[in-house]
Amino acid sequence: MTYPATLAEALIQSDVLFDRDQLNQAICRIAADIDAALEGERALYLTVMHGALIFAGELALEIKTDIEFDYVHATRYRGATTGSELHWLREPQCDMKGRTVLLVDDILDEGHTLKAIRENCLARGASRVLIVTLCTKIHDRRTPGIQADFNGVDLPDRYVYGFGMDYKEQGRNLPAIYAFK
Ligand SMILES: O=P(O)(O)OC[C@H]1O[C@H](OP(=O)(O)OP(=O)(O)O)[C@H](O)[C@@H]1O
Ligand code: HPA
Repeated sequence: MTYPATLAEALIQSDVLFDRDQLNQAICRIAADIDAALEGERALYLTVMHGALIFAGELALEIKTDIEFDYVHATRYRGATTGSELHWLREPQCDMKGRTVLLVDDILDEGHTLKAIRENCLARGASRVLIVTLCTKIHDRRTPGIQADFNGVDLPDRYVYGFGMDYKEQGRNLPAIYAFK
C-alpha cells in the first residue's frame, strides 16, 4: 500500500483498534501479573525508547513492587513502516548481574528488536528477562524463539501507531492504537 505523508491523512485512512480505557485495563492486568511474578523481588525495569515511553510510564505507576529504572534506545524502523537492521543508540547502564529484567516495549512485531535486547541482557548476566509488551502483532513473520511473557492486546497484521508508536515519527502521543484500514 502507499502510505501518506501526514498524520492528518493517515488518520483518515485508519481506525481505532483500542482506545485509552481498553489499554488502561490491559495495563492494570499486566501490572497485577508482574507483581505476582516478582514475589517482592526488586527488578530492573528496562524501557525500550522511544516507542515504549508512554506504555512504560503508565505501567510503572500500576506496579506495586519497587523497581529500578533504566532504558535502552534501539531502533530498526527509524520512522519507516518496515524494519531493517537494529541500531543501538543507548545501551543499558545498570549492573544486571543475577537480576530479573523486565524488558518493556510497545510492540512485538517481527521480534528482532526484543530478541537482540534480551540476548544483550543475558550476556550482561541477567538471571531472567521477562518480556513485557503493550501489544503483539499476529502474523507468521515472527523470528523464532521470541514471545511476550506479559502482553496487553493482540493486533491484526496492519501498520499501527499511537500510544507511543509512530507513523513516520508522528502520532506517538495519540491516546489510542490506530491501524491503517
Ligand atoms: O518486533 P520488531 O519488528 O523488531 O519491531 C518492534 C520494534 O519496532 C519499534 O521500534 P522502532 O524501531 O520503530 O523504534 P522506535 O521505538 O523509536 O519507534 C517498536 O518500538 C519495537 O521496539
Ligand atoms: O506496526 C508498527 N507500528 C509502529 N511501530 C512499529 N514497529 C514495529 N511494527 C510497528
